[in-house]
Amino acid sequence: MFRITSATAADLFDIAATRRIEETAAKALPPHTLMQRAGLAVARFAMAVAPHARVVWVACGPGNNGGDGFEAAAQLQRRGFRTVATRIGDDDRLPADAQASLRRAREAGVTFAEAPPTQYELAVDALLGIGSARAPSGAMLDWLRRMAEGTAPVLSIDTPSGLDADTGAMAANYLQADSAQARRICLSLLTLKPGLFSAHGRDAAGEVWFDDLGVAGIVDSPVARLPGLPAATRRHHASHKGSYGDVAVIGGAPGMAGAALLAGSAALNAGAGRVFVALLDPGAPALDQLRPELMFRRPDTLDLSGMTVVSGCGGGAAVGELLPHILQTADALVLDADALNGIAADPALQKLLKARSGLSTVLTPHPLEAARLLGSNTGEVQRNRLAAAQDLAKRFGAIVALKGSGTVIAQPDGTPVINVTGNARLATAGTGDVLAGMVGAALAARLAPMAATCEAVWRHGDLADQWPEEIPLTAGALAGGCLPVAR
Ligand SMILES: NC(=O)C1=CN([C@@H]2O[C@H](COP(=O)(O)OP(=O)(O)OC[C@H]3O[C@@H](n4cnc5c(N)ncnc54)[C@H](O)[C@@H]3O)[C@@H](O)[C@H]2O)[C@@H](O)CC1
Ligand SMILES: Nc1ncnc2c1ncn2[C@@H]1O[C@H](COP(=O)(O)OP(=O)(O)O)[C@@H](O)[C@H]1O
Ligand SMILES: [K+]
Repeated sequence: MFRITSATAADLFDIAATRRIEETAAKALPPHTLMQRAGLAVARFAMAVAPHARVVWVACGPGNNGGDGFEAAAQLQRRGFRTVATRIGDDDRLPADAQASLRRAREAGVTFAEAPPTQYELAVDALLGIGSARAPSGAMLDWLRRMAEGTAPVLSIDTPSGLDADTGAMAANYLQADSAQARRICLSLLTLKPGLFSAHGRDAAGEVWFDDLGVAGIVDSPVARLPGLPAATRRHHASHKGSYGDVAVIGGAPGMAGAALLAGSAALNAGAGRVFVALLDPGAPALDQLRPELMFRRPDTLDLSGMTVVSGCGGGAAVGELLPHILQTADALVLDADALNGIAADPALQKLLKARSGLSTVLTPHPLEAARLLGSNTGEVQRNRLAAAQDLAKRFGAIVALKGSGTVIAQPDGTPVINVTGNARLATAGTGDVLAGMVGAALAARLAPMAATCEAVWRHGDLADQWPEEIPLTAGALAGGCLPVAR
């Protein structure tokens, strides 16, 4: 059993693969073994989370997730914790494994009650796991609300109930009810599921821990992976600014020059050898007094071959006119914001983007920009972020970083990555421009586009995670805090 952190590299498996793994594992073991292991793992974990609990409330559902709950309740009761179980569903409709565990819970002396205890020091959510099929309602919804509003920690077995383990989408009625008071911990069993790390998953799961129930050796195809720490790269003594590449930021239409400056500043701090800024506002000054290292050029005078171009930050409609030239000449390319909006609105630009296939191209849409590119809407993108990012990557032959909680980095072929650094302090204007600049610097340093994007997204989120509580996180300060890819 171990905790998932930003340093964890791990494969993520969807519900279908998890069921295959469970079936293979169960065949090789005596009946009910997996559920007994699951219950024991949960009970041990519960004791570590709340060692002084006088009452543990275990809410059990109608399937095998409920079975894990009965088993955990039996183990806790045997170890001297007063355990109160509430349950949904009829005895005779319980799966066989769960029926056996229910018997063991009764034999162990677990209290079965109609309503949750008024006082408890730990709640165990064993209502729904990977079999969640519809939005929780009735008593189940009521209990989930009580857990969320309570002061005791909530330990979810396998997945938080109501969360789609494949996508991280949460049942809408529960979302509205969730006042997010309680500390949350999730012990994922057998496999780690992608939904725990993206969309509503991070809020619903809280701290994620993993126990493989002793069946780590079964091979199946992951749907995504957690990247772990980026590799540490050293700067060679015998290197020079040319070794770290040129970045050209093209954007900053009238009134939006700041976006391009943020991207330029981030690229510089993230280690690019030289950074050029081409502002689309003809009246913009040709020097940034605070960052005299930035070199200002007119957009039409830049030779983009051999350069990494970051385009779109504060680009407005003006960037659209330059896009044919940029798409055809940039050596490596990061397309953000208005560059993406321009491409979404123009099939000819889409064709040019696809024609870059094979060159380094990274798209960094937020969900609305992704929806425009896909011709869908934000709700649809957020309901399945993995699928949306992969669809975009395949459609345009590019690396795609679909931003938001649990940024998904997808490639045309190969397993996507879900990034687990970052937090809602990044929800402030301009942080996306900073990311675009950081990706630009990583590409300019000649990292492969997938690795460059994963690394930049990881570092961008990590900066926010390490940000001191008492200092406001603004995009400008974030850009100033970037560290070079190679040091
Ligand atoms: N069978 C085993 O030996 C093992 C089972 N495991 C556990 O089993 C879980 C999967 O079990 P199941 O496939 O039975 O699925 P669940 O226990 O997640 O739920 C399935 C049941 O819930 C009902 N249901 C779905 N949505 C509902 C809703 N909104 N309101 C009310 N009822 C609803 C379904 O009709 C079905 O009866 C895993 O998440 C894990 O916790 C694992 O511990 C591994 C071992
Ligand atoms: N709640 C959140 N949790 C984690 N990361 C977030 C959250 N909100 C925003 N971010 C990150 O902040 C950045 C915002 O980018 P974007 O939406 O393009 O903003 P802007 O256009 O203002 O720069 C992205 O990297 C995104 O992943
Ligand atoms: K659960």
